[in-house]
Amino acid sequence: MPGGDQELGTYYVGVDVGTGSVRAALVDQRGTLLAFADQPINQWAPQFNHHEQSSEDIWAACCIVTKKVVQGIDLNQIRGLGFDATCSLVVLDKQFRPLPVNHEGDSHRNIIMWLDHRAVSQVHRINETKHSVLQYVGGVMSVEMQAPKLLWLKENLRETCWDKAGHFFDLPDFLSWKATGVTARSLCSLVCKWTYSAEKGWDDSFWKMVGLEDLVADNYSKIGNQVLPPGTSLGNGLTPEAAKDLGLPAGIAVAASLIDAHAGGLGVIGADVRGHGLACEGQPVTSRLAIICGTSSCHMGISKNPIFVPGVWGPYFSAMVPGFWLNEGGQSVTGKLIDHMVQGHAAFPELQAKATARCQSIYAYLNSHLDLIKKAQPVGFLTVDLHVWPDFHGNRSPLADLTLKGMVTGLKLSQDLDDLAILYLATVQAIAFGTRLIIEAMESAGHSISTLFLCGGLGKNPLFVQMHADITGGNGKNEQSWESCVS
Ligand SMILES: Nc1ncnc2c1ncn2[C@@H]1O[C@H](COP(=O)(O)OP(=O)(O)O)[C@@H](O)[C@H]1O
Ligand SMILES: O=C(CO)[C@H](O)[C@H](O)COP(=O)(O)O
Repeated sequence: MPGGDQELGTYYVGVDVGTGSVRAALVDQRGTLLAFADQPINQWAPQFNHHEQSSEDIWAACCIVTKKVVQGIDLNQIRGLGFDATCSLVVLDKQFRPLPVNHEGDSHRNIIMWLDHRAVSQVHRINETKHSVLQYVGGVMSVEMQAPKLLWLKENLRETCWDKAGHFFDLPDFLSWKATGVTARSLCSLVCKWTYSAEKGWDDSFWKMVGLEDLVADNYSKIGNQVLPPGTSLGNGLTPEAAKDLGLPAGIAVAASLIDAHAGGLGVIGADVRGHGLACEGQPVTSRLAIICGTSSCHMGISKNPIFVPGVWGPYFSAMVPGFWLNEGGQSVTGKLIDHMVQGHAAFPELQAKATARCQSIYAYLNSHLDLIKKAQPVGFLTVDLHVWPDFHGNRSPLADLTLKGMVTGLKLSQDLDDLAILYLATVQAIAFGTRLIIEAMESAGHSISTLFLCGGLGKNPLFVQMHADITGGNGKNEQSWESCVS
């Protein structure tokens, strides 16, 4: 519950929609966290590489967590509300009702999630055009972006979805519309996922060349023709209907939103580091790399001038920090990969039972188990003959190859808890080596990075943070996990 100088203060509510859950935070005017709540959200995978969610389910979760964090405070002291969310594609009809994005015709499932890889053929054809907008996504468009998904809907669900669609939103923009009734899109979403240029706007020739010329109609009304910088106050603020849903006063300011990784990046990249002995102290903010590590990891580096890094998304102007260019490296599955490896192992039930008996998370238990079995050696040496290639869901950066698959070498016949712990360690190390490859690609292209700032669910894992420090060349002092970030 909030405390301290609450009578004097004002409050702000931030809602963060990740892949697996929705989180709300109540903060005061200094940004101090006063209350926090989270709520899981549903995902459907009706077939391989298809991942769907429901905008109604997500909105309901936003309402639950928001009501929880404002319990017991004077609602009249709340000054503003902001959303961030994954860059998933929400589809609504002309009356703003959900439309199905699946062959089953289930309109409850009206979101194609960011990690959905159904549009493989579509993204190949888009990349074959070699259109100039592709220069601003690392040279190769990802199957996780919106244009290939839109083309998939047009080619596969013409009657049930495409022809009826009135509005295609990035999830962060859907949430700000739901709260305010304003259909303006955030510059963050449109630049990073939809090929919009902060300087030149939409490029008609791209949409025409890829077979989505219908979206150019009515001045791009279906995908956004009013574009605002993140943080801009929207319309007349919170509508009475949304206010009732969320348990907040009508009319409070609602900000144009951000993609979740960008909110996390913005939250940590400008941190005050004085007194921590970090290499970036007194150096420009461009020497920092924010890594937002949840289901996926996103590597956010900024620069004064555009830097073109092959296989790394961007450069995106003003999409995260106003006035700066952003490069966004990424690994499509990191937390999800660790969970997959651990939960799929034969010794997982034993791990769960032992962790529960000690009231620990499975990861805290595994970390202490590794400490136990490493004996006098550094923990990293436990994997001298076990190696993982982490691209189980393709490689987002820097290889930009969605066809890559995962690999494990050095397997033995035993399947006990020691094996599980070592496989977990090798997976974490493989992810950290992936980060190192991304940093090397960014540095070869002109970035100069001295300090990593980690946040997100994996930031709670000291082994994950330490392996990133060791493997990217730090000494464990120059990297720090900033858990205050809500992403
Ligand atoms: N206490 C913890 N210790 C270690 N890892 C954790 C812990 N809690 C969550 N994680 C990891 O973080 C990941 C989820 O991070 P989160 O930021 O919540 O994801 P998202 O924003 O994508 O929903 C999980 O996949 C899990 O691997
Ligand atoms: O593509 C992304 C940002 O550009 C993110 O990977 C995506 O939004 C999922 O984020 P998270 O792993 O935090 O759920």
